Amino acid sequence: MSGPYLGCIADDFTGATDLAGNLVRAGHRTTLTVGTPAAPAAPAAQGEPADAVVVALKTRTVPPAEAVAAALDAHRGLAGLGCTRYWFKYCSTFDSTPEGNIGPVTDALLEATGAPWTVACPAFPDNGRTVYQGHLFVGDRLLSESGMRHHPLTPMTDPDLVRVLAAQTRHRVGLLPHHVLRAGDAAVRAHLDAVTGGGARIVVTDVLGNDDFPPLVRATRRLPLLTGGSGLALALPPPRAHRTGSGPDPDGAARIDVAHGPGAVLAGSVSDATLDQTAYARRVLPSRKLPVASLLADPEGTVAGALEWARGHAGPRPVLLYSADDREEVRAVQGRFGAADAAEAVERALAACARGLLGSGFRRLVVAGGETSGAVASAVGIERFRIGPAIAPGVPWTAAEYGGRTVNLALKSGNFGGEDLFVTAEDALVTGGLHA
Ligand SMILES: Nc1ncnc2c1ncn2[C@@H]1O[C@H](COP(=O)(O)OP(=O)(O)O)[C@@H](O)[C@H]1O
Ligand SMILES: O=C(O)[C@@H](O)C(=O)COP(=O)(O)O
Repeated sequence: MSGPYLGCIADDFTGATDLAGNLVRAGHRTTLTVGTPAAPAAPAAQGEPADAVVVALKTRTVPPAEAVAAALDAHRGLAGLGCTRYWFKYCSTFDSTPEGNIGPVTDALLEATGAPWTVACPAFPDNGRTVYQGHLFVGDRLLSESGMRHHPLTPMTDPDLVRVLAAQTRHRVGLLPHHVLRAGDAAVRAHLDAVTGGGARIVVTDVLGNDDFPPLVRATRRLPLLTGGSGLALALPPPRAHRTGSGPDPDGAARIDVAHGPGAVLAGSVSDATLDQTAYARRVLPSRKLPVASLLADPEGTVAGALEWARGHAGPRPVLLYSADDREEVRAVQGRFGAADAAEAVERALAACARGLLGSGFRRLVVAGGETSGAVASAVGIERFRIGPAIAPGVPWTAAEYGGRTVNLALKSGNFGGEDLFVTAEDALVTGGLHA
């Protein structure tokens, strides 16, 4: 059995499912593991050997030294599985603190992989993330004017990625501007040679649409390390396409078992999209709020009450547990209790809710938020996910084993998905999964 060729290191769990989902869409047989994988190579869907392994870490907001150590550990594990190419996956909105961790982890992986240079390509046009002249846009707004400026842990207030990254890395940062990217492979090559010859080891890449990815894939095909969001994966051909000349097989790669039983939505993200989705779902689904003040005063009691309520409302529609109604409330809570303590209380509570729900027969969970998803997945102890059909761009359903049974989880990035996502998520599973 041949091993995987592509080893991916994702700095959060929603990002890991996002990347794995796009790799699957491009025809890669992909396995998602939590933390550093152990040999032998994990099988992907249908027991086939994986082309790609995605390792989910929870390192986006930890101190840089910790993020670097975890990424290097994952790299060693992936190298042990036989990977020959690597991908550091971070957020399409470049979520990071002024200290990092995108720069320090990229620096460390450049050394570990021996890559002469790499790209920084956060763009994900299917979700409205584009880069022009090195400036990141979310839809029609600059990053710094989008909801990301209010993020509770990684507020993004500078849209100039060359400047943001230069402050985090010890290497020079260059730019591949859009007019060069579209000027043909020779022009791209000449520009990259000039920029990297001048000392840049990380090149921020403009991307306005999915058509911009193929020239980028061609220009980077010899690099052992890529970094960025999941968009570029859509244009990355699977190794079998080289070996056999066959095209992508996204349907085959995306079939997972569907679990039957009640479902729940756990919303710990307070990003704009999630707040809209929560407001919409509250009008349709049974819902219950976990107020931060109660979680800090009586965490066990608040969680126990929510679980009892959820069991009492289990039915054909998922139940919704959520942590905030609107941004004003989050601001007030952070002012009163501190952002870090409030965040930790919510993460712990939703993780405990997930454990309690799965332990009492719930079989499908939609979890909103990257940090939240990391807390949930770690708490329930699931170590391996199979990737299934997508609910929305970047949000695949997954299947995993819990207590000897299949459960389905969708880890939704805070800002992904339409307003009705919590209400309609199960449709994608029912129509796109395998029914036992
Ligand atoms: N009401 C609230 N007040 C303060 N922080 C909150 C509240 N609700 C959730 N949080 C925290 O906000 C953070 C959101 O981050 P995350 O889960 O990564 O979402 P996103 O994917 O939108 O970035 C989490 O740490 C979560 O615990
Ligand atoms: O690239 C993206 O936008 C996502 O894959 C991602 O990383 C999401 O992070 P959260 O918004 O914190 O869920």
